[in-house]
Amino acid sequence: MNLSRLVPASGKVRAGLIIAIFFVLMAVFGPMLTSYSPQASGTDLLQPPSGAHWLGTTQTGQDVFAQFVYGARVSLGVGLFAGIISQIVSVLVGVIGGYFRGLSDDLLYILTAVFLVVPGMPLLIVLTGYLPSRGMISVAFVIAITSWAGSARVLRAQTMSLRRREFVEAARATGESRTRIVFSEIMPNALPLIASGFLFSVIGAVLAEAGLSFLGLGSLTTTSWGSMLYFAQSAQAFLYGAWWWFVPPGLAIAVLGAGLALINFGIDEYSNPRLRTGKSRGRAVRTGGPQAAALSTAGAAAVASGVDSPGLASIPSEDGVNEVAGPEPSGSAAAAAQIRPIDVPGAPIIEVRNLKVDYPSIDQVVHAVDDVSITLHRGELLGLAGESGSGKSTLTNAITRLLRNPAQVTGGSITYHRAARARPGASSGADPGAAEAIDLLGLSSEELRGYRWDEIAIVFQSAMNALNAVTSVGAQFDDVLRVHRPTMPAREREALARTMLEKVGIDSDRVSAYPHELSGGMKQRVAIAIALVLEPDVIIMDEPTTALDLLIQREVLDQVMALRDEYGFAIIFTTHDLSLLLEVSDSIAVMQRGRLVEYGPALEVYAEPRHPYTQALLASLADMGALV
Ligand SMILES: Nc1ncnc2c1ncn2[C@@H]1O[C@H](COP(=O)(O)OP(=O)(O)OP(=O)(O)O)[C@@H](O)[C@H]1O
Repeated sequence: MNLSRLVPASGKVRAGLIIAIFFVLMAVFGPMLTSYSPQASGTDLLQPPSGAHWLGTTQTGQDVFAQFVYGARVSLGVGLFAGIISQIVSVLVGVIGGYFRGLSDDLLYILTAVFLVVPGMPLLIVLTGYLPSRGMISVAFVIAITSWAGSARVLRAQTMSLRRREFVEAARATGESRTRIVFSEIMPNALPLIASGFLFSVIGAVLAEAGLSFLGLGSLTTTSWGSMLYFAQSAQAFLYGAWWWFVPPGLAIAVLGAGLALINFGIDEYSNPRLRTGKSRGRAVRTGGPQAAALSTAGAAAVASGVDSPGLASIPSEDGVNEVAGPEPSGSAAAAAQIRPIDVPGAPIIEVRNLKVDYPSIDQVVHAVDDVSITLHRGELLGLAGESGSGKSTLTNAITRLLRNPAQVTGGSITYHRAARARPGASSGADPGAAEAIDLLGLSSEELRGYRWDEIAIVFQSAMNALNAVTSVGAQFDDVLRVHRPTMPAREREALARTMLEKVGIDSDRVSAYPHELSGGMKQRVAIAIALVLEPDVIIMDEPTTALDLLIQREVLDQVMALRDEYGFAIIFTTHDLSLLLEVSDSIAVMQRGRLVEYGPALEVYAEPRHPYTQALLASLADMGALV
């Protein structure tokens, strides 16, 4: 077994574990390092740290180091005991209530609400006041029963969400008992929440014990970090400058709390693999410094029609970690890229030059887009084809600057040629045909806001998920219009929404409908209408019809083509379906493992595919009878 795999990758988690282990070792072995009893008084009164008393002495001559290490046992013991009890109660109440529902859930929910409403510390003080004996176990118990409610509420919500998931339905269908479903299906999925709730309970309990002891409500015959603070405060240690008395316990509580909070990052990483990106984590924007900037300028200057700009060297990855781009292409993919000039009437609107986008993780780098150059012209429909994982979405996300962490643009440029007419405030004397070249990768977030949707709109892969389920269609048009046309009156916004709905073949009265009241095809049309509402120059369509049946797919596509004729926008259309692309596109770009393997006019690619991968794709389509 490789022990290094057990060491967490994140530095924060490692730091947290070191802190927690240090305090646990101190609590276990610390008392063996001192010959003093924590309660025994001596003759050296209020002495600063020395060889005889490592952390000095108290006003009655007690050894502070002995108190500190014995106190660690008590404080950590109370924290762990209260944390365990509190978490057991949270799990029982949250998971049982959330899974079984019904009367038991109602009663448990009311109980949880009561404990949540009553402020924790006052309740703790009142309950502790009624304790017959203030031993540490009874104090820990009171802390536990006043602190379970928050975590129980979160677990209940998580359980209610999990019980409707397919894997739980499947377990039910296979006849698993309810208890087994709770323990083997629900609980493992809720484990990160339970673990994180436990750590917070421990921190909360250590703090609560310190707070109670500091107020004189804890067990004052037992030494804990809280009781040390209480006695230091009573003896006015601060006024006497006896920092050695109150700093160690105060600092220990703070550092232990920070350590446990850092461990929580590890739990987040475990439950959310997106966070496991190690040192490579960074913003999804261009890296590469001056070299990339130089490329950007060179790329912007090269207004060629879809051919790689000669002389633009690719930028090597800077990470120095193992690099992968999937299995190294053999045979077909190793062949040279087949690039033909595109001959369409419009001027270039988006130029991607030698673009490289990587996804670094702890031990590898995925080259999702590797040295890709394409040009989209005004009014052109550029079809982007390729197998799953070939980098199509990464490429379109780079164009819309919607790359998610840990994506890094490591080279190349994306230039957008913005028409003068599209610029609000452009001088009336401006040449309407002139375009402004914008380095998309260099735009600030503020500049991006104006450019997205106004200039480039997006129709996402699944309109079912892209539309907000709880707001009406009209409100979703409003969301876009309020941001981009803030001065437009409400009545005009509604009229525009109605017009756009009619343009995509939906009755304008459906403006007040909610997404669940629409069919899949209608939802996709609504998404297209929302994308069109600001009359952008480019629409990115990422598999817009994949979820629809063939007949509806065809209707939606016909509608898109008709709208393109009316509005003249350019489209980048992404799909796995090469036969569909051949039918509708002006030009086609075929990607494989992040690289562009064939690019050219659709008819030429169809009639004379040059790259072995495209040839194989077309041959398989012909075999299936998908090509005419
Ligand atoms: N967030 C991410 N973290 C790490 N790797 C990623 C991430 N997103 C995508 N990738 C990797 O980048 C490569 C390209 O993925 P991308 O989603 O761009 O492909 P695609 O062609 O759009 O696939 P599909 O057609 O299935 O949507 C794949 O190898 C994928 O595993």
